[in-house]
Amino acid sequence: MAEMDPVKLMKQEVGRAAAAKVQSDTVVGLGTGSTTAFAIQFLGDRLASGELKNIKGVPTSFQASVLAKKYGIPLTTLDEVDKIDIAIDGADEVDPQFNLIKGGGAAHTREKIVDGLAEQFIVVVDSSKLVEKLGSTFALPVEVLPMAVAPVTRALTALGATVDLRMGVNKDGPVITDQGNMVLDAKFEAIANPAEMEAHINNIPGVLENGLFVGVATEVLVGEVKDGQASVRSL
Ligand SMILES: O=C[C@H](O)[C@H](O)[C@H](O)COP(=O)(O)O
Repeated sequence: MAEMDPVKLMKQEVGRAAAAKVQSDTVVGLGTGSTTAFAIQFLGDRLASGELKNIKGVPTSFQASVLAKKYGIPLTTLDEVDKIDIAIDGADEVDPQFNLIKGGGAAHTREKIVDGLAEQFIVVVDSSKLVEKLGSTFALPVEVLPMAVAPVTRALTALGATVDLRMGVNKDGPVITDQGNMVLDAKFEAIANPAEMEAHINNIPGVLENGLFVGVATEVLVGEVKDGQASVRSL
């Protein structure tokens, strides 16, 4: 049998470890992305086997709701529940203080709402996502109303970023978010003060939300692989 790609293996194992932490009779925030997709799949497996009972998922994106339906996880909305017990979500960068950059899949706006409401927010990443300073490898995603793309681009450039309008893959033109907006990817050298930058960018007229998650994560699980063997550790 062909060996699994090591990055996929790390994502699978960290997704499994996070899904194992979910308990029966809870409301679960369902994140977006390729790592969380494994967690959603394993949650479905646990429900199907009867090991886990009576959970409800709050999806952070169209992708998450499609996967939840595929794997038999009942869904609910923030109108119907007054708390989220646990959320599982991926990240594009994680710093030693558990601050994150998210939004590689353009889902950070809903993710910030759901993950931020969760009593326990478990981040699932492979080891390539760990950085000393946020912004050092990944451009910061900023969701913008379409009519404000030009002024927000200028404002982010004035803050020192190199800015690109995110373009679709297998679709001509820009990426359109689940909310009908566009995404600017703002590449900074490194972000010295993530909390200040998060607030500052969200204050630019036309910005809906940026991908800095400061002080939101309660636990970070990291998937690693050595000699084809995957393992998971807490940061
Ligand atoms: O918008 C997407 C999300 O923030 C994802 O959780 C993030 O991009 C990580 O995705 P992946 O697990 O596919 O690397």
